[in-house]
Order: sequence, then structure tokens, then C-alpha cells
Amino acid sequence: MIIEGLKSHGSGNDFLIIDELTTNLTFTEQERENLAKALCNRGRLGADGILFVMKSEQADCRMRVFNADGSEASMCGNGLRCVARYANDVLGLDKMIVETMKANLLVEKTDDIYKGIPTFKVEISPVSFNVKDLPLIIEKETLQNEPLPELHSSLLFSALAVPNPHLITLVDKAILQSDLQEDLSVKVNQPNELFPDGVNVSFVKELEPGSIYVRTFERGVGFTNACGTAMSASSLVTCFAGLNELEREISVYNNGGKVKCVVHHDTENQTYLIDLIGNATYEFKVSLEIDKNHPEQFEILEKDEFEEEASLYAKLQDEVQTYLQTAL
Ligand SMILES: N[C@@H](CCC[C@H](N)C(=O)O)C(=O)O
Repeated sequence: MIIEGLKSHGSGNDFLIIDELTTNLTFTEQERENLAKALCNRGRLGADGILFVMKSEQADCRMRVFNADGSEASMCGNGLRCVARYANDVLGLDKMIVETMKANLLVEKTDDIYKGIPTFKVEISPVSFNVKDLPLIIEKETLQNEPLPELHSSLLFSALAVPNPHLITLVDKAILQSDLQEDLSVKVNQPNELFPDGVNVSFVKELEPGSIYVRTFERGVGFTNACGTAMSASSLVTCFAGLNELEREISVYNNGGKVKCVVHHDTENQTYLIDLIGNATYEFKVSLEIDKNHPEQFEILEKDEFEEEASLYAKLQDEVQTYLQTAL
């Protein structure tokens, strides 16, 4: 079969978009898993995940996210911005609702985060602090800036689902530079008693008032340039820690660029919702010939790069990396 894919990224977190919205493509669950494993392999095409854009009966379209290891995730913030841009292109809607595994989410085109860079704002919700929603198996209902001695003797962790699972800790430069994040992340993403489904692990460092740096080891992938749901969850955690303020824009720096987050608190219902604002950049269009029974043997028939987008994004990335060299 022939698949036309669109490689895109949000803060360098990259995905292959496969369109089931305007094409006749359709896949079994096993085929989706196999495609993710084959196409995300960095030795060949390479991506952090696959985004299937599909028809929806309850929203303008639907997004399903598969990690590089073939597992399905309930949400993907950076991916949702890429899907928002793609759906905006094909449906002509600047504002729409996207169905995801656990929620229908509002996405909209917004002012460029940096000169000439297509930018989208997406809703990250629902947010839950109940450990059962990750799940995290401990004898308490929540873990908010508290020790988790089963994992580390002194760090303080917050666990939340947005709705995919996140474990977040605020760290200093020395810890950030050590191997600790990788060691802990590998531990909680292999068969273990604390996080039976694995968890995305973020180390967060305050940069200056209103700015933080977030690095994430993603479940089903490993270290990525950025993780949108992790940056959103981390923004909320830093508001609770008194480093940032609710309802105010937070600049979130990462290894692949920069986004903005705003944490909203609905005081009546005691719920939180986060706006994630950032780039949705196209890298290339690709035409693939794939045997569904042997997807790892796919052929690349054609590849068209979006060169201008790449050079515009490189300017943002240069500024971010220069800033991080002194701020971190
Ligand atoms: N990169 C994503 C999150 C993708 C899913 C995650 N690895 C999981 O398994 O929960 C983002 O931008 O949020």
C-alpha cells in the first residue's frame, strides 16, 4: 500500500502524521502498532511517534497517538498542535475541537510565537492528582511535592495525569547534569511495582521569574527534545510551588525550542486546565510503499522538504539555545 505521510514537529518533538480523515486509509490495531515501531525507527525514517488523524462523530476530527515503541498514549500536547495545524489546512477551520482518547479538546491558531512560525494553542485537560489515574501504586491518594522513598531518598515528586501520566521533580543544575533522570526513568518504565503502565518523567529547573526549563524522558520513547503535556503539567507544578502564577503566561524552554503555558484554575469546580502555545512546523512530505505484513521493509518513494520552515525554526532554536547556555 502507499501511505502519504507528513513529518512535523512541536518543539523538536517529531511525529509522522497519517491522514485517515481525507483518505481511505484504515488500519487494524496491530497494524498501527507495527507502523509506529517501523516508521519511528531512527535508523530509517525516524520520529517520536505517529499521529493518526481520523474522522470523529463528536468533534471536528480525532487524534490517536502511538509512541515509537508501538504503545498508544492518551494524549500528546506537541502532537496536538501539529494535528491542529494539519486539520486547519485540510478543513479550513482556525478553531476546532479534536477528539482524543479521554477528552475533546479545543485547539486554535494563534499569534506566531516567533516571526513566521505557525503557532497553535491547544487545551491540556483534564488534570487529575489522584494517583489512581496514572496509575501510581502508593498508600496515599496524591503525591504533590513529596518524597517517594521507593524511588529516591531526597527528591520531592509530584504525580499528575493530564490525562497521560507524569512524574515531575524540581531540580538544581548539578542534578540536571547528572545521570539521575535517566536512571530513575528507566526504572519506572520497565516492569516495576510503582508505575505499572510506566510514566513520563520530567526534571524541571527554574530559570528566572516566569521562565522554566523542562527536560522529559518519555514513556514509550526515551529522552525527547520536548514533551507538551509534560511542559503543561510542569507549569502547573511550578505554580503550586510558588515559582509561577496561575493565569499568567509562563515561558517553558526545552531542548527543542520554547513554548508558552498558561494555567487556568476553575475555582468553582476546583479543576485546572492548561493552554499550551507553540509551533507546529512541517518538516517534509513523504510517500511510502509499505507491505502491511512487513512494515519494517518500507520504501521511501518521494520526500519533499519544507526548507523555508526549517530555516525559520532554526532561528528560534538558535536564540533559545543561546539563552539556555547562560540561564541554565
Ligand atoms: N510527546 C507527547 C506525549 C506523548 C505520549 C507519552 N510518551 C505517553 O506515553 O504518555 C507530548 O507532547 O505531550
